[in-house]
Order: sequence, then C-alpha cells, then structure tokens
Amino acid sequence: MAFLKLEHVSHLYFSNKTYTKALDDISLSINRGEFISILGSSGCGKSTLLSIIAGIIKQTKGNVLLNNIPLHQSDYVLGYMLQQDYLFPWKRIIDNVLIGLKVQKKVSKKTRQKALKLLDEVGLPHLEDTFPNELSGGMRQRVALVRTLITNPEILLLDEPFSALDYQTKLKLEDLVYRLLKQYHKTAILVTHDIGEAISLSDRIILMDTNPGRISTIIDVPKVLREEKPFLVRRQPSYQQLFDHIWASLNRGSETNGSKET
Ligand SMILES: Nc1ncnc2c1ncn2[C@@H]1O[C@H](COP(=O)(O)OP(=O)(O)OP(=O)(O)O)[C@@H](O)[C@H]1O
Repeated sequence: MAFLKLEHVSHLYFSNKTYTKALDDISLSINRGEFISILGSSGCGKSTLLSIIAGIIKQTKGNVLLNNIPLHQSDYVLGYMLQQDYLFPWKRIIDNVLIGLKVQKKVSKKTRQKALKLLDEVGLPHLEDTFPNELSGGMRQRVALVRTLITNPEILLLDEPFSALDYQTKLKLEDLVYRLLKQYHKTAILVTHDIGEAISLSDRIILMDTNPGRISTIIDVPKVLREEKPFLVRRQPSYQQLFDHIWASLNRGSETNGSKET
C-alpha cells in the first residue's frame, strides 16, 4: 500500500478576477522511506504541491491520502526544511532544536539526550550552548535538520534547503541528509532546481511541466546510482546520461505554452 497517495489532484487559484490552474490532474504514489525529488521550471506548481501535502492549502479537486486516510483527517507529523533556517537568534542551539517539542510539551531528559545525539551525528558536538550567529550557514542548516528530525516526522518536505549554501557545503550537506534520512527510514519530498542534486539524492524524480502544472515524466533513478553516496554519484557514467535526459526533457517542457483562464 502506498504511504502517500495523490489521486487526480488539481488546484485552481482565484485572484484579481483570474483563475490560474496551478496543478492539473496530479496522480502519484509514494512509498514509506522513499526519497522523491520534484524538478520543473518556475511556476509549474512545485510549491502548491508541497503546500497541499503539508495541509496548508486544500486542493480544489482530487484526493490526498496518507495510509489510505484523507490527509486532512490524518494525524501526522510533518517536517519542513527550507532555504532559510529560521533559527531564533536569541535562543541557544539546544533550545532551537527542541522548540517543536517544547510547543508540544514533550521536552524531557530523554529528548534532550536524543537532541545531543543528533547534533553529534550531524557533526556539531559540544555546540548545544552556542547561539546561531556563532555558526556558519552550513552548520545552521544542520541544526535545522536536527530540529526537523527530533520531532520524528513521518514526511519531510525539503523546499530547496541547500540552495543558499556554497557548493562545497551543499554537497557535504546533501551527503549528510541522505545518510540520515535513509538511516531513520524517512519519507522525503525535495523541491529543487538542481538536476544533480535530484539525481544524487532520489529514488524517483518527478518532472513537471508548466501552465498548467502537471507531471510530465516520472523517472526511476537506476540502482547503480542509488547505491552510491550522493557525492560519488556524480562520477558515474550513467549520472551524466540521466542528467542530459532530464535537461532535454525540462527544456522540451519549457517550450510548451500555457493557460491563464479568465
Ligand atoms: N496565492 C496565489 N494566488 C494566485 N496564483 C498563485 C498563487 N500562488 C501561486 N500561484 C500561481 O500558481 C502557479 C504555480 O505556482 P507555484 O508557486 O506553485 O509554482 P513553483 O513551481 O513553486 O514556482 P517557483 O519555482 O518559482 O517557486 C503559478 O502560475 C503562480 O503564479
């Protein structure tokens, strides 16, 4: 049974007397523990899709099911990682990490220990009492990752979380995120504009077309690439082939025309 299932999902925005079909007939099944990336040009509906899965907006048509139960009736924990880390500057790292659990009144000696363990696992041992401004951008994103994982989310939505980082830090963080998500068997959906990132992290890649936003292709990343560490994937010959294929598909898609309905 699919863990997360989208059935014929469409979404229409209405503003300034204009309807915009942001998503058109999206059907997709995602298995527990799967890493999915969504690639597509600006305006193809990636953020709309994430917002629907996050329950922030409700689709105008179709169903979104989690474990076969409509999403809005499900009691599930969602993790979010965004381009910005949104750490509270006046709070120590440990308090930033525990903020979600504090809101839920779930902070205990055990959760503090878990937080310290996770900080250690992401390469930030002994930094729990420092403040965000004492850390680099990459370190801050690792704190954001721990803050997300500590709540034990069932689904992680990753909205371009590496795009503000320098290239070297980004590659290192990709490796880390990949390793931790596989280790904890997390289901993740990544929105990115970076084809290389999508190939090196994903089990499957969803290519979207624009106007209206729709799925054009679903690509199964070959096993040989999935078995390699993200950084090393880029050295495989099949990586370049897949990169070229995705590049061509996205460019073909961007040549199509679209519809604003009034
Ligand atoms: N609140 C809104 N009201 C009206 N139209 C909207 C709204 N939000 C998004 N849209 C439109 O819906 C379409 C999809 O937008 P969306 O932001 O989901 O795309 P995206 O793929 O995430 O874009 P980007 O890569 O630039 O972030 C676009 O045509 C956009 O103009």
